[in-house]
Amino acid sequence: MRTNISLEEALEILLKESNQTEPIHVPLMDSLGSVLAEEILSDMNMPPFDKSPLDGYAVCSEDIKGVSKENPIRLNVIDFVPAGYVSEKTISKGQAIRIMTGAKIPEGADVIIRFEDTDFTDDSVTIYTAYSTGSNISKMGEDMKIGDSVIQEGTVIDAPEIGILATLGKSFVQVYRKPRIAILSTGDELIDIQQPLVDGKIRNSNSYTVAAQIKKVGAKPLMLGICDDGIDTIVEKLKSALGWADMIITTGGVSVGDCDLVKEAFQEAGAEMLFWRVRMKPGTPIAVAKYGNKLIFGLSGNPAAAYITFEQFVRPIILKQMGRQKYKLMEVESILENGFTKTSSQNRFVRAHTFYQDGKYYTQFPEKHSSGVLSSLSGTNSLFYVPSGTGPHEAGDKVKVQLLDHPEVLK
Ligand SMILES: Nc1nc2c(c(=O)[nH]1)N[C@H]1C(S)=C(S)[C@@H](COP(=O)(O)OP(=O)(O)OC[C@H]3O[C@@H](n4cnc5c(N)ncnc54)[C@H](O)[C@@H]3O)O[C@H]1N2
Ligand code: MOO
Repeated sequence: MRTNISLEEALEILLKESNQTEPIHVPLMDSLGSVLAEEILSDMNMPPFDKSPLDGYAVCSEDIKGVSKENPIRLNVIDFVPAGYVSEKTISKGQAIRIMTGAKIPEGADVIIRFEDTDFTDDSVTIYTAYSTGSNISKMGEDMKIGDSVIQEGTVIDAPEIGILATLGKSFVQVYRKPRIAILSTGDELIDIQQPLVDGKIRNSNSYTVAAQIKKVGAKPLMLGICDDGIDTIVEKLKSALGWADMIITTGGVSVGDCDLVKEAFQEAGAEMLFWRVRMKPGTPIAVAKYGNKLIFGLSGNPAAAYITFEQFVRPIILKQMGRQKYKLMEVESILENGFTKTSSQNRFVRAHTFYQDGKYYTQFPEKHSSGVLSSLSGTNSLFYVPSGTGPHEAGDKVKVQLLDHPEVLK
């Protein structure tokens, strides 16, 4: 088993060992956030007919040639066509049809003139300006044409894609399946969150934090609850989860203590160890095994360590499994608002809050940093990576930070 490996090596092993899930058909609204597993070709023109982009009058450009304020023309209004209806009349010389936005252009008309540029009564309209043929007409197929490739395979489905698919009448769409991820928190000290505290025990927060992280990435978490430090219990839980889960995440029991039996349990359940311990703080004792094509992550029990190792290693793997082509965290150059003066012999990820103001990113650190401290992760949205042997970093220094959230909404 490889041990004490670098961050890069760990990620390389994981990316090599992870497979994309299979394509499945899902109802349109369930596809939001998934990766499209098919190319979408338009089988229709959009709009499907020449339509009016304005409320006004459909006229023939020949009739209004040369008209002006001084020399207007009055046309007879022969029909009214709201959106969703089709006029059965054809416009002849001297005629107009009152038309609403979205309605099909009537036969014989080649210009639309908006209400504001006319004077009208119930049965006539006076026009004061000449327009060239085709003015104010949304042409059939101007948005999408039959045969156009409108969404590429590999696109992440967002609101606009949902709208395009709806336009094309696709109530089901083929996407890469969201992985099902089992979460098991190990430790004799753990109790369920509904339980009152008793001496020596703490509530299991990790299952919830990790489940939330999985949900944010877009996969499906399933909490297996808590499990004592007995190897048989852990193995039993792992074996049953391997039957249905695409990935298992455990927390706790991966260090060197007498009760740290998770690595042994992975192997006992039939999995092969890929590595144990990565040269980073927090989260050093991360252990990863594979069972067939399924990965089993053993994250540290320390809440902040579990959170940060998830972001570094689990998140990119889930994204890759879901068909994403971009799965690295975005890095930006940022100015430190307060210093981080600790020098470290280890590579270190420091939790931080980063915001964007007047064209620059700024980063602030909370007071508490220990890997056992969860509370100061609240309000953080970024990680400052401090390679071993570097620092101290003073206020005003320009550094690189990883953004954990959408960069557009930082402050
Ligand atoms: N002699 C050594 N001791 C330790 C070392 C070492 O190198 N030598 N490494 C330390 C480091 S670094 C870490 S990180 C921890 C990791 O230990 P484990 O992954 O085995 O985690 P546990 O000991 O089970 O738990 C650590 C800590 O977190 C609490 N915890 C556990 N599970 C949960 C949960 N589901 N929700 C909330 N909190 C949880 C647990 O009670 C412990 O306080 O090992 C160091 N020791
Ligand atoms: O590697 Mo541990 O998470 O620092 O305490």
